[in-house]
Amino acid sequence: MDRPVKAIGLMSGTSLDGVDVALVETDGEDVDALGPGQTFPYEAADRALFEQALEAATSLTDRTARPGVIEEAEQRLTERHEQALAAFFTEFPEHRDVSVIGFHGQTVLHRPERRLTVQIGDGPALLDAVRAMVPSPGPVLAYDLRAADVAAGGQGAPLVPVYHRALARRLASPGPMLVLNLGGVANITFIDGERDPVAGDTGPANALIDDFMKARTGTPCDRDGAAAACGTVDEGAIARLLDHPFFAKAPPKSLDRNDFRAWVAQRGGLDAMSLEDGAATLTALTAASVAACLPLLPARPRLVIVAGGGARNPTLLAMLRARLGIELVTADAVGWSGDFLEAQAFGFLAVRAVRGLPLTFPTTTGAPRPLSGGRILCA
Ligand SMILES: Nc1ncnc2c1ncn2[C@@H]1O[C@H](COP(=O)(O)OP(=O)(O)OP(=O)(O)O)[C@@H](O)[C@H]1O
Ligand SMILES: CC(=O)N[C@H]1[C@@H]2OC[C@@H](O2)[C@@H](O)[C@@H]1O[C@H](C)C(=O)O
Repeated sequence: MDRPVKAIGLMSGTSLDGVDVALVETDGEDVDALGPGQTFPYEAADRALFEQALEAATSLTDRTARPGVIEEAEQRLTERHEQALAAFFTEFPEHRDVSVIGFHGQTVLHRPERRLTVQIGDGPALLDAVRAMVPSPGPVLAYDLRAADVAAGGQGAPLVPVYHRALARRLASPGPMLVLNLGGVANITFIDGERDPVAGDTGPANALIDDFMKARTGTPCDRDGAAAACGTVDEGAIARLLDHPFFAKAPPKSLDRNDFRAWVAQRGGLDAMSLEDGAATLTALTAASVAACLPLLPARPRLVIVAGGGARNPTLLAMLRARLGIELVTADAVGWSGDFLEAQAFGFLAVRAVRGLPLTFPTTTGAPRPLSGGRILCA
């Protein structure tokens, strides 16, 4: 087996909140050590530009095209990643000897049914900038990690499950368990020993809540679930919203950030609800859509480990506990990092990509066979 190397993962997720940078030491199979992580939040103007790029991307048919605002967004995003890495290396100069960098970029469109997934982020420009920050020869950079899977007919997401399985190996009793990531979109990984993990997106996590809060109050999220905690869930709305074919489909399955926007506008009845009831109902929708996935899994998990920004929302965690009826703990409680798990995963996935190991499996993305991927740039 190849020796472990230092890898840095860079993640900009669907919630558009910032760049996460995290370090792992790994051979691409096991995780030897978890290093530091840092978040570099986007400014409001960056976020507005990325939101415009998401809107503009809905009409893309070519994943390499960068018309108008999308090109501007790609340059800004790459610049923000360069700044994030520079700040990370200033804080942790001992990690300038990193061997591999995994650059996720920002998903602006995800339509796997049309074999189309678009992540903006200029790999060559980022690597050029990195070379000026580190001693020669500098790291290998892997990016565009979803493309090969989608081209082969897979969902192209989620990619993190193989990392979840590597982390699960470090736990005392891995048993059938579920890792639940609550970012903009929610995704799960069902792990049962060394079998290929079973995975998929389950529905919205925070994106709809964030959009609702922004429209009603101008704030970016329902901080600590405070509004939802004071509201009453409209169970009729939950039933109407769950009556969508996506929720009945067994994993693997994946979503675009904005897939349920129109559905909720049509069926949610949120306009007639108070701020608190609307927030409570959307928070319950996230919990209920995770619960709807349980009967579609190979077995009932004994433990749920929750990561992502939603793990900081106690109202959402309480609703999940009530609707799942399974012991639920946060990633931090088991010694993982809820905030940096995805960034670490992209460092781990980049090492796998460089070593030609599979990133995706028939059970995680519906790929026809285990597939590696990513574009690899050498220093
Ligand atoms: N204290 C908090 N209270 C409530 N919600 C929170 C809190 N902290 C973070 N969040 C939510 O978590 C979101 C960010 O989560 P995260 O960083 O995991 O998302 P992401 O990685 O961008 O998304 P994805 O995993 O879908 O790509 C925020 O948009 C916000 O809605
Ligand atoms: C297309 C895309 O970027 N999907 C993201 C998104 O955010 C969460 C969920 O939807 C997940 O499927 C995926 O990200 C994680 C990191 C993944 O691929 O595992």
